[in-house]
Amino acid sequence: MKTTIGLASASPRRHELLSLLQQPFERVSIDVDERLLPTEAAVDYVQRLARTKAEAGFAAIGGRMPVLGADTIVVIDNKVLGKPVDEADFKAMMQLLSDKVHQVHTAVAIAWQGRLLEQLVSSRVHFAPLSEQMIADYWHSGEPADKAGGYGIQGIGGRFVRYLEGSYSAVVGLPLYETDQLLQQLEAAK
Ligand SMILES: Cc1cn([C@H]2C[C@H](O)[C@@H](COP(=O)(O)OP(=O)(O)OP(=O)(O)O)O2)c(=O)[nH]c1=O
Repeated sequence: MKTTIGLASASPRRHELLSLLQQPFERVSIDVDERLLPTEAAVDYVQRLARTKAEAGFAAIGGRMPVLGADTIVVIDNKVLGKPVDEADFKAMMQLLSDKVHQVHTAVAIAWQGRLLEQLVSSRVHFAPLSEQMIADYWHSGEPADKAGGYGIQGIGGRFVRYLEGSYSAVVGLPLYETDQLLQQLEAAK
């Protein structure tokens, strides 16, 4: 029988993706500071957040079971795009992404008894040219608000993606192959 793990995530996408791995899990509530540190590189930032979420979750449940945390960021021209705070912020993001290639980094970490199992998955997403009308319509769909970079490849935002180099599930929020590998390492280590 597989070990039940904690999932330190409020993201419905991460819940669905972890379910696809047929992994028994329980949701763990955490509250972490997600701010980028001055001079911190994007890949260091996303990995630190995944690790911090996993460790905070492990502490929150008193170390009863391993806890998985993940984080996704969108990066273009060395700028990290988080979730849009308002429509103006969203429009600025879409103008940056329009007709360009950006990176999506997703980090996964599992904390268990002082140990950490970690993986970073980086993908490149080629965006179509976006008109002002397309951007305005997309904002009013309600989809962009809780998504890093302001779009969801798995939803309406999928129509903006011309080409993906990398992992689709990682862009959505949890890389299935790499997470499965981490869970197998965890089972072997227990
Ligand atoms: C780029 C992209 C992001 N996203 C989502 C994945 C993440 O849920 C979100 C990035 O924000 P995160 O801060 O990684 O995660 P979250 O706040 O939603 O959830 P939690 O910290 O509780 O685990 O953006 C998509 O759903 N589709 C996409 O194509």
